[in-house]
Amino acid sequence: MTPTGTRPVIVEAEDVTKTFTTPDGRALPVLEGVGLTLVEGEIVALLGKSGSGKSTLLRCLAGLIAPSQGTVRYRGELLNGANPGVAMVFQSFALLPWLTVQQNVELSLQARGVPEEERADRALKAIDLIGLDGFEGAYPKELSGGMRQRVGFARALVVEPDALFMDEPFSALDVLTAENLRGELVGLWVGREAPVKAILIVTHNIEEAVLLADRILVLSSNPGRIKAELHVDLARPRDRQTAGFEELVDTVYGILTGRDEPPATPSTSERPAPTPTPVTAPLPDVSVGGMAGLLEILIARGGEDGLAEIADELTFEVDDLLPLVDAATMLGLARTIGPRIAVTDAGREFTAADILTSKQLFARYAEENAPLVRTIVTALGRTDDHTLREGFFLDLLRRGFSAEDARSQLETAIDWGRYGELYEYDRDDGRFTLETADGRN
Ligand SMILES: Nc1ncnc2c1ncn2[C@@H]1O[C@H](COP(=O)(O)OP(=O)(O)OP(=O)(O)O)[C@@H](O)[C@H]1O
Repeated sequence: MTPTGTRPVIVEAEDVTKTFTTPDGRALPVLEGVGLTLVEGEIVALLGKSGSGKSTLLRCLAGLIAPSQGTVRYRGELLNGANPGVAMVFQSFALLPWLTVQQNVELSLQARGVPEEERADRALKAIDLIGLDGFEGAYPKELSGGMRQRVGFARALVVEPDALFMDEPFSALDVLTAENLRGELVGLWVGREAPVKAILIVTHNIEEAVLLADRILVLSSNPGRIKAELHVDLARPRDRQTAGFEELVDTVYGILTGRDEPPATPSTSERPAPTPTPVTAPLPDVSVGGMAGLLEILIARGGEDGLAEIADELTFEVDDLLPLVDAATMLGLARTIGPRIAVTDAGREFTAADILTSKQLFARYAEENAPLVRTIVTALGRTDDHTLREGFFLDLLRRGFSAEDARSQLETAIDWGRYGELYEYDRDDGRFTLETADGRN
């Protein structure tokens, strides 16, 4: 994805593919054919669902890991190791607890070979810029989360990098602190006080992307490809309550969930949608109760409403609702129409039913529409005693997920399958057993 105009290019990725090897030697494709250009004067947001490969792409661009295929260039030069023009801010702050604020900030300069006599001066300036004046001698444990992340920013900015890379920098902070810090960052950027020429931020938060970025690149999942590019022309500082802002959030939401046409041509050829499998259509990490709650809220609102409106009223962000919406639509209990969501007839029937009927309905929808649940039911039906160890499913899942994500997929399938009384799961010996109530056994 390339921006329009002729501003100097800082970082350029071409056809980047990254495949990890899992501990048991399997290939895990995470990125495929990603092209991206970061030019001077812009803030770019990389947006995608959890596991879509955003952090992996950022780390490839920062030179922290090498792509399996494709190239990354900094100012035209092929990267061969850490990108010299980039400084990073991490979600976890990544401060050294035994060093003071100033020492933590100076460490970046030391790592870049800045002479000792220059370090203190530059560190103090960066600390001042980021609003930590007076805390130079404090240790990280004495600081709040917001202040620790300010140290994270100071440590990145002190080296005056060409590009500032941020990986979910606000997601470990409480809502208010995060909003303050975002505002201050925008202030520094607009006032040209931040000594950087471009910013790349990884986020799964749509509103954060619209609030900060000039361009939003939306990554698809499994594997991650850039599926859309949006230019954000709203004046800064941006107001979440304006119609323009909400409209853009809605548009991005539609693209992220794959139900709106992207406004830009994807950088790589999109393939026709294959039949969903447990790997290509992962189960959203939500409970049956959560889904039922969303349907009830929708029905109370006349059966259909805008995602942004529902989120607003519940004082959630749209992103918080995404997994619930994904799950309800996967099962056919709701459908999305652009940025709106509507209950389907199946969803109404499920919500109105008594507990026994709702379990039976859920079982049917899950078996028909949730690939992993279907796989488990089918596999259990193929064995003589209708039982299987969890290892069988975990092994299958690990062809497409990390060990942690495979476990989380299985846990969701356990929850859904149990609710629908499709199968039982014995945690003591990790064994699935097909339920007999419906005559399967
Ligand atoms: N070093 C690694 N070895 C094996 N698998 C990895 C490695 N790093 C990441 N992965 C896997 O690659 C996939 C993408 O991970 P990545 O962290 O890039 O996604 P993300 O979009 O940033 O997700 P999130 O928003 O949850 O942080 C995940 O399945 C993750 O488990």
